[in-house]
Amino acid sequence: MTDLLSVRGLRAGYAGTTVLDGVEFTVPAGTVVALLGRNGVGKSTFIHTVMGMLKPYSGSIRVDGRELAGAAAHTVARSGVAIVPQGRRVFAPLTVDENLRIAARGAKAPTGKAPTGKVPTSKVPTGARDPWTPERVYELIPRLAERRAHRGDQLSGGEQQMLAIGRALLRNPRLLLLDEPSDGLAPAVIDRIAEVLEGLRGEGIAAVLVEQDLHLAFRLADEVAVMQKGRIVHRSSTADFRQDRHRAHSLLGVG
Ligand SMILES: Nc1ncnc2c1ncn2[C@@H]1O[C@H](COP(=O)(O)OP(=O)(O)OP(=O)(O)O)[C@@H](O)[C@H]1O
Repeated sequence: MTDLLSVRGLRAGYAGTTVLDGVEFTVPAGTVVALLGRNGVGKSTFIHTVMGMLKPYSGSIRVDGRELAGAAAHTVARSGVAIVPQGRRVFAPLTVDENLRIAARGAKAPTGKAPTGKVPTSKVPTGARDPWTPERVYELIPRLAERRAHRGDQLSGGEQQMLAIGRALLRNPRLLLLDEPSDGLAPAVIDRIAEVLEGLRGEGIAAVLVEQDLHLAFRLADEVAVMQKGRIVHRSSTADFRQDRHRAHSLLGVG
C-alpha cells in the first residue's frame, strides 16, 4: 500500500535539545495509526514537526511523495495535512458557525496528486472526497448544528473538540493529525468523539492519532506505533497489539 506520510530519520527538539531522535514512521493511505507512548516521549513534538510548526534539525517528511521537512505550516496544510491540536484552540468569541466558515474560507484544495494506493474498499464509499463544507460538517456532527449560534466559550469541552475536528475537516485533509482528542473529557463524552471520528471511516482520510486513552486508540486505529525517547520502538496492527498484553504493559506501563 502506498504511504501517504513517510517520515525518515527525523530529528527535532527545542533550542538545540533533542526530543525526536531519528523517528521512522509511515501512514499508509486511508489508514489510522495510533501513536502511543508515555508522557513526554515526544508525541506532540512529532505532530508539530510534521505540521511544519517546528522545524526539524534533519530528516525527511514526505506527504504523497513530496518533501516537506522544514516547510512552513501553511505549505504543509496545502499539501492536505490538518491538525486537531491538543487544547482544541477554537475561537472563543466567535460562534460555532463563524468558526466553521472562517476555517472553510482559509481552506484551499490540496495540491499534488490525488491519493493513490490501494485504500481498502470498505473505506471508500461512493461520493467520498466531496469537498467539506460547514453543512457537511453539521451532517457529520449534528451536535454542532444544534449549537451553531453558540460562542466557542459557551461550548462544553466535548463540543469544543467536535468544533476543532470540524474546523480541521474544512481544510479537506488527506491526513489528519489528532493530538489527544480525549484530553480532559469524561468517558461518555469521549464516546461521542469516537462516534464522530468513526463517522469519518469511509472518507479515506488517513490519521495519526496521539492518544493516552487506549480504549479510544484501539477503537479507532488500524495500526499502533509506540514512541519511547523520541524513537518508534514498536509497530503492529491494533489487533496484534491488543492481544499481547505483556508487550503493551512493558511498552506503555499499562495492563
Ligand atoms: N515548547 C517547548 N519548549 C521546550 N521543550 C518542550 C516544548 N514542548 C515540549 N517540550 C519538551 O519536549 C519533550 C517532549 O514533549 P512532548 O509534548 O512532545 O511529549 P508527549 O509525548 O506529547 O507528552 P504528553 O503526552 O505529556 O503531551 C518533553 O521533555 C517536553 O518537556
